[in-house]
Amino acid sequence: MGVTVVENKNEVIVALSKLIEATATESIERNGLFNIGVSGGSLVSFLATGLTKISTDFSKWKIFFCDERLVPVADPDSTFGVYKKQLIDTEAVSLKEDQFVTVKQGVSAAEAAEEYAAKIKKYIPLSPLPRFDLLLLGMGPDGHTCSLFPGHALLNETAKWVAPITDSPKPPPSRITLTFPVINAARVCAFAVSGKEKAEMIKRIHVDKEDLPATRVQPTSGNLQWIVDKDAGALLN
Ligand SMILES: O=C(O)[C@H](O)[C@@H](O)[C@H](O)[C@H](O)COP(=O)(O)O
Repeated sequence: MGVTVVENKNEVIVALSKLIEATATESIERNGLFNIGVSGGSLVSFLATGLTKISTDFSKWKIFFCDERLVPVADPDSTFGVYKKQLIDTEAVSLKEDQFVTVKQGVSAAEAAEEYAAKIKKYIPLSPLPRFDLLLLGMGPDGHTCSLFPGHALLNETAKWVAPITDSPKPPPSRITLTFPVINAARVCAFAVSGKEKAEMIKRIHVDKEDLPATRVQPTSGNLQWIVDKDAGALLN
């Protein structure tokens, strides 16, 4: 597993953007499309800056959510809502709303999860699990990734590709999330982490190798990249 430590948050964005550009180019050459999964949190602002600097055919991108909060799109907690504000139809990034595969709202978490799994089945090549070209993941200060939280039963979900969660310790409580079998089937999984408040958790994952949700991201035949800045990587050596 590669951990790349760069100088600061801007350099995290630069390194992440290069990885996205290279993966998109390779995927479009191979398959004519680029299937990418995105997370919420600090990643959105990294992408809002970083995607303006890459060279790619955005019309070939299909964008999925690694996890989503079950709130109306207009709610400030909606991850799609934040992407919509920051990335769709902006002057610098020509992504269109219909390139985002969104999560059905106004239904139970179980129904939303099932419906999203069906959408994934429709678009993503199966081998036999859906194989995303790239998943962009966040790591919370408690070591969670997607909406997979420490000690939660969903960490051991093996049957569902997309699971409902109604007791998320990070609000809002109702969400859906990709599960580990699908995450680890991806061609590339990447974490981009910045800030000293993440340093302790980066150490627990990479030095102590504690069994935390983010530690369990181990692509079975894909590539794993951690891009961290010096603040987040301060306790690595
Ligand atoms: O819905 C969410 O809460 C996010 O999608 C979540 O999975 C995020 O990636 C992590 O919480 C890290 O967030 P930060 O990068 O803001 O710490």
